[in-house]
Parts: sequence; structure tokens; C-alpha cells
Amino acid sequence: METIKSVDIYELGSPGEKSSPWSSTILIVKLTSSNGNVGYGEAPTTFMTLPVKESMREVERVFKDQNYFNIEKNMREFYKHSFYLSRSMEATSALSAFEIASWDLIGKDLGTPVYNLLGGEYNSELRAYANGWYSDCLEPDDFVSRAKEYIKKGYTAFKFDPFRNNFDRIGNDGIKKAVDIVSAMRSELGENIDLLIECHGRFSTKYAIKVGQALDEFNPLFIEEPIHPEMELGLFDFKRYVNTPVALGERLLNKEDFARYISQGMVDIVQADLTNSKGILEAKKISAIVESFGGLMAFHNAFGPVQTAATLNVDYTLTNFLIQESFEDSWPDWKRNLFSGYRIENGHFKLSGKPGLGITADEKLMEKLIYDGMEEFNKNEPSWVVSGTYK
Ligand SMILES: O=C(O)C(=O)C[C@H](O)[C@H](O)CO
Ligand SMILES: [Mg+2]
Repeated sequence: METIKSVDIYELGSPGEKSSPWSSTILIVKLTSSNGNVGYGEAPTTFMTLPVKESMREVERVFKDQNYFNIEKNMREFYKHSFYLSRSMEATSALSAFEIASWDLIGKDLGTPVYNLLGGEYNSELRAYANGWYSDCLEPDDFVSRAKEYIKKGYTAFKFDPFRNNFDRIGNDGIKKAVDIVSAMRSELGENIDLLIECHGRFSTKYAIKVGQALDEFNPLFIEEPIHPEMELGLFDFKRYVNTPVALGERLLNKEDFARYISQGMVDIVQADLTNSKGILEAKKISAIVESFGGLMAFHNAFGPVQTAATLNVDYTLTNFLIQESFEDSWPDWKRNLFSGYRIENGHFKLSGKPGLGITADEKLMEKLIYDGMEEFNKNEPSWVVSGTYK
């Protein structure tokens, strides 16, 4: 029986090369097996970097010396010890990293990609949508010209938050500015480009409805987190008055959370983030629950390369896959060069097919990028916005 012999936890970043504010550093766990194989996992950051990094030490106390094939047993064992897991983004994120790394080890031991262990390759091509592409874009022309650059790279879908620094409420002027941006994107880019509206959960219900109704005419593919996540009951009203499909999920922590939202018809397109919601096997369970209600999956993916690779391994196997988020083309070189093993070409993701997650680490670069600290704090711009757009 192979076991987890050693655990290394890395915070990696390069202060000189800016990345998305919420992911200016990344958290990686490296598990070394008793047979010498290594497995990588990733946890999210977003203004909780050091608490997650410390929580990973708690997870290590449960996972160390355990058989990493026993995913369900190791996860349940941690659940028994971590009293607040179901309400703690930090604990769940730390745990997700170890679960992902366990699957990397399992695939490498068996000499097969993780997706072959989850139902096999159902989707041979995974359509991507671009996010992170619109930094410093404020006016309609800024968005359109930047999007055209990404269309040249092959992207056919764009997610963006056109609401500048409106929060909780939004006035007619703010709604008009957002309509002008979305209208320009639609008229300049045409009907074959999908527009995905990101609200970042910034509105209270009444204002979310006003925004959703104003943008319905442009047929967005979805509208994401229209309402503050604590006000989930507002989604019933929102869906009564707005036609655009609702997408959310990056802030939900487990399959039971998703079961509540999808079974009550509060969401159409589920954006679980497997680094926030207990990893790969839970992602398959969430997808199955969503599928049983006719919902679609569009995994949230806003941090680093190990997250992307793990998410793609699940995407490959989904019968209800819709589209996959990508920040890759807005990443700084340090983040892009850390791991190899998947590519994004002509707006579509493709895995290498190598065993495990299918990725290989540049361990020399990892050592150079070791970092310790929280991401920079900008009191004028929340860390969750694409830089230069909260004005
Ligand atoms: O990628 C998305 O959907 C986002 O909402 C980006 C956010 O800033 C990020 O997820 C915060 O963790
Ligand atoms: Mg989002």
C-alpha cells in the first residue's frame, strides 16, 4: 500500500509581474508518495491566502502517512476533525488541494490520466471563455478593441463585469454605462460571440433585477452572481423577472450547497470551483446532481495552472459540460511557465493525456518563486475585480 510520505506547501508569486489581484500568488501542495511519485494540488487565495496556507497544515495532520487512494476515507476523516468545514472557505480550500494532489498521485501510480478514472473522455474539445482580458477597460470602445484582440487568438466567448464601482445599488447612469458596454460588444462582435455578464455578487435583489432586465435584450449566455451571496432567496424573484440564465457557484463549498440551489431552481448554470468545494470527486458528484435537474456545468477557474488541469480532467468526463473559464491569456509569464501539460488553442482547452492531472512542474522555477505574504491591499479597488475597472 502506497502512502503520503511527505507534504510540501508552497506559496508562489513574483511581485514584479502582476497577476489578477485576487490571485497575485498561488498556493500549491506537493505530496510525495512512498514510491517516490509526486502529486500536485492547488488552493485558492482571494484575500485569505495566509489563513488557507495555515489551514493546509491542519489537513496535513490528517492526510500524512495515509493511503492516497482512499479519497472518501481521508476526506471524511478531515470532515470529522474540522468542525466548521461546511462553513469555512479556508478549511475547504485547504482540503481541496490535498484531494486534487491525491488524484494526481493515483493517476501516476496507475499510469493513466485522472479523467480515465472518472468516466473517460466524453468531451474531446472544451470550449473556453476568456476572463481577465479587460483590465483598465472602462468605456465601450475599450472593451470592444480588447475583445477583438482575443478573437484573433480564437476566443468566441467573453466574461466581463461592466458595473465599474457600483455596489449594493446601481443608478440609471450606472445601468446605462453597463448597457452601452454590452450593447457595443454585441453590435460590434456579432451574434456568434457569447457574452457572459459577471456581477461578482455585488447587488441587492431589486437592483440586480433592474440590471438583468436591462441586459436581457443582448442575449447573454448567462448572468453570474447577480445578487449578494447571502441573499440567495432573492434569486427566486430575479428568475421571475429576468430571462437570462443565472450562473453561480464559486462561493459554494460542497455538494449539499449545490443540491439546495439546483433543486430549488435558483441556478441554471453551475460554476463550482473544485479548489473551493472539496476537489475532484466532489466535483463529479456536484455535476451529477446538476445533471439530474437538467443543469449545465461551467466550472469557475480563476487561480492557477494546477486548478485548470484538475478542472479540465473533470470537464472531459461531463455529459452536461457547457464552457470553461480561462484566465490563461492574461496570466504573467511566471504563472504560465510553472507547469506544462495542457494547452489552449483556438479558444479550446486540450490536456496532454499524460498520467495523473497530466501536468509537469518546473521545480527549479517553483523554488525561485517562493513567496510569503498576503496579496497587496488596495483600498480603492476590491481584490476580486479585474484591475483598473472599479472606478
Ligand atoms: O472568475 C470569476 O468568476 C470571478 O469572480 C473572479 C473573482 O475575482 C475571483 O473568483 C475571486 O476569487
Ligand atoms: Mg465570478
